[in-house]
Amino acid sequence: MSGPAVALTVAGSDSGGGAGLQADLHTFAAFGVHGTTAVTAVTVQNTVGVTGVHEIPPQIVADQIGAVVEDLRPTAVKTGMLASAPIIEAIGAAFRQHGIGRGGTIPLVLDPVCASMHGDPLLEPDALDALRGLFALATVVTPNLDETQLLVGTRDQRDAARALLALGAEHALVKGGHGTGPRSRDLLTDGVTEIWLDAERIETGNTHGSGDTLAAATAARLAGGDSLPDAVRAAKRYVTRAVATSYSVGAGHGPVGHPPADEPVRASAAGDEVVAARAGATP
Ligand SMILES: Nc1ncnc2c1ncn2[C@@H]1O[C@H](COP(=O)(O)OP(=O)(O)O)[C@@H](O)[C@H]1O
Ligand SMILES: Cc1ncc(COP(=O)(O)OP(=O)(O)O)c(N)n1
Repeated sequence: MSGPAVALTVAGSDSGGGAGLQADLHTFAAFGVHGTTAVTAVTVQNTVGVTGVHEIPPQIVADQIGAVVEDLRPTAVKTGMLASAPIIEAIGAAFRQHGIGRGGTIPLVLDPVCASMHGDPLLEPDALDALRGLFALATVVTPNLDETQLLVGTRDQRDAARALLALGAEHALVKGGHGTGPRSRDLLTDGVTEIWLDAERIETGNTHGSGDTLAAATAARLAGGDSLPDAVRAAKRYVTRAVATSYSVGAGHGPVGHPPADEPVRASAAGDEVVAARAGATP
């Protein structure tokens, strides 16, 4: 089989086009990866904030995942806004059924989105336990410090990573990027090895979609067969360029840019070969 690698994002729609599945699709395209979607919620959103959320029925979310996996055979999956506990439970069941995440053959990048950069909620408050329950499937979980505070009760990057791994994630990528220091330092660890991903902090208010872009770029590289640390390193280089090419649009926080990736995914790394190699089978 030839053609581009395929990745799936399970995420909400941002009508303003800066974050959510729109940012994920821009990112997949920048890496030369064919992007597919399972929509969890439609948000009424612009650069100023979120004024409405319409959730998709849980079974329809699960059916989108099944339809994509059975036909297009993604070789990596990313999650973003998951909205509610019933939706998360339906997604967990679909992931187990289709071999997505730990114990399966398709790696899972889990971005535990809880709120927008303006503080508007993107996850129902009673869904935190369900979200924590999904971590046991994650190849990597990618919270920012507001999310670690909510999910594991600390803003310390090392302590948070330890707690996330204890919940079952294979790797934790704890982002430190929202602070005010001169560097943007994220911690990637599997509990044995620590990798600090360090980049200059770019002075801009236009960082809408940065978290989605980092997670989607990781999924794009995984879809092409990268190891998890290599995928995260490439994604960090990409998101730094994305922030550097951010722009103003609308009255509020503008989006990051999505320039063509310096390290695109090779077309020949698609589908069957990647799955077979991960499963230890002869393609
Ligand atoms: N101003 C910035 N300059 C450089 N990198 C940034 C900047 N803001 C965020 N990042 C990086 O973007 C990625 C996403 O981080 P963050 O914005 O904290 O995620 P989220 O959108 O989930 O809150 C991280 O790697 C972070 O270090
Ligand atoms: C629909 C939707 N999904 C996710 C987000 C959050 O995007 P993210 O890149 O994690 O963070 P901010 O850009 O909000 O800092 C969203 N706003 N909408």
